[in-house]
Amino acid sequence: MITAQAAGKRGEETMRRNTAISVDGLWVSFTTPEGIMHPVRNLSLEVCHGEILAILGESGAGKSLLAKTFMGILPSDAQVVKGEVSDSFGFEERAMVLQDPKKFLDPTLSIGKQIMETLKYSGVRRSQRRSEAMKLLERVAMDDSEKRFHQYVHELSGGLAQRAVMAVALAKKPKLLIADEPTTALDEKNEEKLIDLLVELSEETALTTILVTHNLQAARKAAHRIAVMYAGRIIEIGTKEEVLTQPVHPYTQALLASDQFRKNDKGRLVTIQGIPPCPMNFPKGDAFSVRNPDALVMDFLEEPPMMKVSDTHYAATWLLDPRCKRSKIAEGGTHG
Ligand SMILES: Nc1ncnc2c1ncn2[C@@H]1O[C@H](COP(=O)(O)OP(=O)(O)OP(=O)(O)O)[C@@H](O)[C@H]1O
Repeated sequence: MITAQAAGKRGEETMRRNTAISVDGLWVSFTTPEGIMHPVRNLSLEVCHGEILAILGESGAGKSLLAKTFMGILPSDAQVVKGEVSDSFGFEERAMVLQDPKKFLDPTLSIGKQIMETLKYSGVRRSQRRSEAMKLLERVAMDDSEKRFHQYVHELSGGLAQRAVMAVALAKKPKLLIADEPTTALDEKNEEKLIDLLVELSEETALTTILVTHNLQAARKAAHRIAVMYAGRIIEIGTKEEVLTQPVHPYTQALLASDQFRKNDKGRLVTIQGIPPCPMNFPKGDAFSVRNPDALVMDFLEEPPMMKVSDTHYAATWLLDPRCKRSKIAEGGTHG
């Protein structure tokens, strides 16, 4: 079990290492019959080798599109219209675990065969492939791995398929792992095991991991740093401790508060008031302002730039600008 303090130390160490991915002013757009939309907007980010970066945010924030940009697998109707993504990974050094695991498994091959095929391309000798495949199944917490080895995707539950995809992904011996909601179909025990595995891999093999998730517990346990996305932008980024214990952006605060509430009172589903904005029509200014009861006048007028909280902690909120007075917009006032 890793303590928060140890993980924090590890986070700082990790950040001192080399940059693995650099994103500079990235815009991703879709042309739809209704017009052009920009679900990822002017996004800049650096990820270090061996780091686990969790990307948190509600549905539609642009998390998956960002992750797909890292893999070079944007949908055919999406375009990078501005900005740059550079990284130090070859195509074969990347692996991705996507939200719908069953889509990514070959229905004509047993799980074991699929892992062994991947091991072949990773240069593992024929005589070692079976035992390595079994080890991988065990590592991804597949009980009864001998049975799973021979099963086909249609015989697996969502949770087992998710872990099978993870085993195939790890058979690639990747240096970069993009894990998009890898724990959604898992129960609490298996979620914990998978998260432990990500942490172990980051320590043992310096695997760089982008963990896209709605799941705050997963981010809390696994991540070195957390980036919070809202309306296509990163609105706060910092070490796990900074974001979780000293959140600055009102959206991050609301996200954490809603999660806290859910934990304390499991019977009630508490979410942030209002709905996330549509990328076709993001609100002017700070896109969260229309859902923020404490929004400043300035929030409705101009988009806040990323501002420094500490060397490792940044947030895009006018609350950090000394010129901005907290002048709450009058009830019923116009929302820019
Ligand atoms: N192929 C597409 N065509 C048009 N719009 C798309 C397409 N793919 C994604 N979008 C839109 O881009 C926005 C961001 O999508 P994305 O999948 O990145 O969100 P997300 O933060 O990962 O959400 P979720 O957690 O629900 O997966 C959404 O509004 C989505 O509707």
